Amino acid sequence: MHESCAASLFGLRNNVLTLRHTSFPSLALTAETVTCRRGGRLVFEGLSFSLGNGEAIALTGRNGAGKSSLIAMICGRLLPAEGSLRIDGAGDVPLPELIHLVGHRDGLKTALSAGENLAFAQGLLGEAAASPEEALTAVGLAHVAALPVGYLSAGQRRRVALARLLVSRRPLWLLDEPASALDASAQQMLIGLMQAHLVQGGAIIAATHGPLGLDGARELRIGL
Ligand SMILES: Nc1ncnc2c1ncn2[C@@H]1O[C@H](COP(=O)(O)OP(=O)(O)OP(=O)(O)O)[C@@H](O)[C@H]1O
Repeated sequence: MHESCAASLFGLRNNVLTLRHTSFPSLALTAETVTCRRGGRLVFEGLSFSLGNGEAIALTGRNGAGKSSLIAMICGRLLPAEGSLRIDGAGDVPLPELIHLVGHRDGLKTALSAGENLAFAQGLLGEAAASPEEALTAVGLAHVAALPVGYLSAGQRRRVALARLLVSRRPLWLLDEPASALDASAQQMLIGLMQAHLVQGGAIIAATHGPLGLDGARELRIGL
C-alpha cells in the first residue's frame, strides 16, 4: 500500500458493509477536447470534463456512442485521436494502480469458486481492503462462496465482479453498465457500495442506460 492511502477500511455490521476509516489521496481526472475514432470512424469529439474526489459521473449515450471507448481511454487501453486525458495528484502511482474496472465481461475464472476468484484478485491487485468473505457477504453471496463461478447465475456472477471492488482499494472506479443482470435488491446494494466509495473520497465513472440512482452524480452524455 502506498503511503498516502489509509489502511483497510471495511467492516461488516449486520451483513452491511461499513467504513472503518478512510480517505483517498487527492485525485483529479481531466479530459480536454477528446476525440475518439474507431476503425477510422469518428465516434465522438470535443469531449471535456473533470472529476475529483467524492464525485461521480453517469456516462450516457445511445448504443455505439463511445461510452466503453471512453472508459478504455481512461484506462490507457485506447489513445484519444485528439485531445488529452490526464490524472493529477496521484504522485508516482501508475495509472493501472488507481483504477478498478468492472467491464461488460465479468472477467471471472469459472472453474474457481467466488471466494477463490476474490482471493486471486486481491493477490493480483494488492492494496487489500475487505476480505473475500466480507466482500461476498456485502454483495449477498456468502451462501455460494464455495461454488465454482461457472455454476452461478448471470446476476450472481455480476455480484462477484462487483465484490472485486471491495477486496482491493483503488480510488477511481470505472464501471461499464454495472447494473446489468442485477435484480432490484442488488441494484440497491450497488448504489450503497458506490455511495460508500464516494464518502471515502473515491471517484466513479459509470456507463449506464438507466438511472444510476446516485445522488449528486453528474450526467455526461456522449456521442455525435
Ligand atoms: N475494436 C474496434 N474497432 C473498430 N471499431 C470499434 C472497435 N470497438 C468498438 N468500435 C466501434 O466504436 C463505436 C463505439 O463503441 P463503444 O463500445 O465504445 O460504444 P458504447 O457507447 O459503449 O455502446 P453500448 O451502449 O452498445 O455498450 C461503435 O461504433 C463500435 O462499433
